[in-house]
Amino acid sequence: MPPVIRVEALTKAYASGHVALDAVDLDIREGEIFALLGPNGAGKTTLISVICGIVTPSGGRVLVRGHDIVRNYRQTRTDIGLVPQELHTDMFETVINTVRFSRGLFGKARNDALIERILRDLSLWDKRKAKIMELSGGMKRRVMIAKALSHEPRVLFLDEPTAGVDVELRRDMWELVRQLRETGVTIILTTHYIEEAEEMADRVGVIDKGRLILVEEKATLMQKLGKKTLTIHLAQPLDAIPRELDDWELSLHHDGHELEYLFDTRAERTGVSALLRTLGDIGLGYKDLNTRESSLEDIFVKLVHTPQSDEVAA
Ligand SMILES: Nc1ncnc2c1ncn2[C@@H]1O[C@H](COP(=O)(O)OP(=O)(O)OP(=O)(O)O)[C@@H](O)[C@H]1O
Repeated sequence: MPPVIRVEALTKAYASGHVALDAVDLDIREGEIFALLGPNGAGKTTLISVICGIVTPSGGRVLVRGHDIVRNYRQTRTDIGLVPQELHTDMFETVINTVRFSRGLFGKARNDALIERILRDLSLWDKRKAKIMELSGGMKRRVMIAKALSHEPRVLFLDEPTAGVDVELRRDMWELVRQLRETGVTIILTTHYIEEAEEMADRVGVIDKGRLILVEEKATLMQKLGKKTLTIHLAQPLDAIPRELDDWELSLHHDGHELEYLFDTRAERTGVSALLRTLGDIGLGYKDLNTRESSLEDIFVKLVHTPQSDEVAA
């Protein structure tokens, strides 16, 4: 199946000269949930904005269902629903009119049955006559999704859907996104919450300083880069890691009470037994040991903190 979105050598340099996207290549598969992860300023919003036709690219091209976003702007924009970070709408308008109006903007005929279904799916039907200003933050976010879905897009972009929302609302949002995918909509979300990608995505892309540094199936990513962390609960706290332990990748936590060792489970020698032996040799006692799998968070932190090869050269 051809990709629903194809991004080729996409570059964006803002007028300031800042290169926000640097030769990005990416294919989005029909029906997937793709999470684009990256720290602040990495280029996530810029990438979405280019695909949605809000920001003009400096180089490269983007195809949405085979159509070029610059040459076939109307067609490609119709295929896309965008849920931006903030709601830009008339606060005095009712929920139902806001959503109806959004559909109209795309030149689509009024369809009350569809709007009712969207509002019901998003638990907004009871609020349909409320003014936007009367809604809670969580409801406003759902109105943004309803607006984005009103013209029946094939691909939905969610720009940081759960930034600043509480845990419960975040879970509701995740559930909602899963339900949307069931309806056949392809979903691309940006986030800096690793947990969000870990929870929902089929594939994960990591962007840093305008470059897509990794795209991988979530499961493969976690397995491939799978490391384990050994936590050693020390009998006595340490001020610093003794030099005798320089050979291991260690870090101190909890006021020096815990020593953590990050090791590769696939390595021929994990170094665990040698480490424990050395601890004994230098007289460092411990009360307990435990290991845990690395989370996507550990992997991510490691990735974005690993200098790219050309930076090393520079
Ligand atoms: N209109 C603009 N003019 C100049 N520079 C811009 C413009 N918009 C964004 N940038 C810069 O481009 C870079 C990427 O910004 P972008 O908003 O795409 O990042 P992001 O990954 O979405 O960040 P965040 O997670 O904070 O939303 C940043 O350094 C930003 O300052």
